[in-house]
Amino acid sequence: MTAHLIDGKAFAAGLGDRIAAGASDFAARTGRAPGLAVVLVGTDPASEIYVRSKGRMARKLGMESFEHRLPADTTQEELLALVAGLNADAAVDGILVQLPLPSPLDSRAVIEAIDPGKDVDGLHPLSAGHLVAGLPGLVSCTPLGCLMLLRETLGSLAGLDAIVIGRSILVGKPMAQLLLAENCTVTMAHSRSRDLPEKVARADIVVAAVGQAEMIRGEWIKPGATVIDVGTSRVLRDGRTLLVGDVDFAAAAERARAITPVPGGVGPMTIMSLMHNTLVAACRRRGLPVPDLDG
Ligand SMILES: Nc1nc2c(c(=O)[nH]1)N[C@@H](CN(C=O)c1ccc(C(=O)N[C@@H](CCC(=O)O)C(=O)O)cc1)CN2
Repeated sequence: MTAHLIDGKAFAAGLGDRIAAGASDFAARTGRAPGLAVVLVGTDPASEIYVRSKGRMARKLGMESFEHRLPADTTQEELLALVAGLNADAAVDGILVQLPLPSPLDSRAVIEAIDPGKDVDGLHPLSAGHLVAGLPGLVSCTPLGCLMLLRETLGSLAGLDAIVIGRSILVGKPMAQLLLAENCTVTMAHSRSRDLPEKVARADIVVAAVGQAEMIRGEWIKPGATVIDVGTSRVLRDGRTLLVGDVDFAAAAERARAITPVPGGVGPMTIMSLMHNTLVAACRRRGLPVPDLDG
């Protein structure tokens, strides 16, 4: 392997220290800690783990964590009523509804019900619109984390060719907008794109968020490219369950200049970006300056 490993866990830990200092300063000024409300509907095991991690991290960094666990048969009306209550709660600065929601709940309508000022997941249409328009707003956690890792690894991204593979509202679409704002030339691709190997081979930056285990082959990667792997799929290999990304890591690491591992790359940044957004939302809501959280 020749690529530099982009250590998301270590970067997230450093960012966490700065967020904790910001949260402590916020508490000293306002008499209360920044508050994060996380809503989990149902008992999806992975979502349970993520929600627990979010609550634990919020408390570790000196924030108030409000966890709301609802049964899988919660109605749309009950969920919307909870969101309305959180919107009105002065102690809550950020609201996150863990996705995916159990069927038949309508996640779009729930996201649209969140006060955009508390939309720490950056998924409200107003947050997405602000990103496209280049206005300040809250940015979806995983793409924000990817961008921080890219800046840390490459410095300026201006003029670089980037490809984002995947077009979800959670990752692909906001990621492409963030890269455009950094003056990259961005190609948006997806599972049905034609000639994907050729498109990937032209990119200085590859962000793989397509949700298919090891779909991006190592030989597609341009020598010297930087690879950010958002995927997390569990696969059975030699009788063992392994967590793998959307990129064939071993082969890609022979060609790339830098690459994120799975686990330990983008994942830890998703949770830390949520903490970042909660502090930012808290400061904005109280009219306080947002601390400089860059390293
Ligand atoms: N409302 C939201 N729902 C979901 C989001 C989100 O950003 N907002 N993202 C994902 C899940 N997610 C956080 O919610 C998340 C996924 C993965 C990780 C992580 O740290 N992964 C580890 C591996 C963990 C493992 O062993 O399974 C890693 O990559 O190192 C954190 C958060 C979907 N839902």
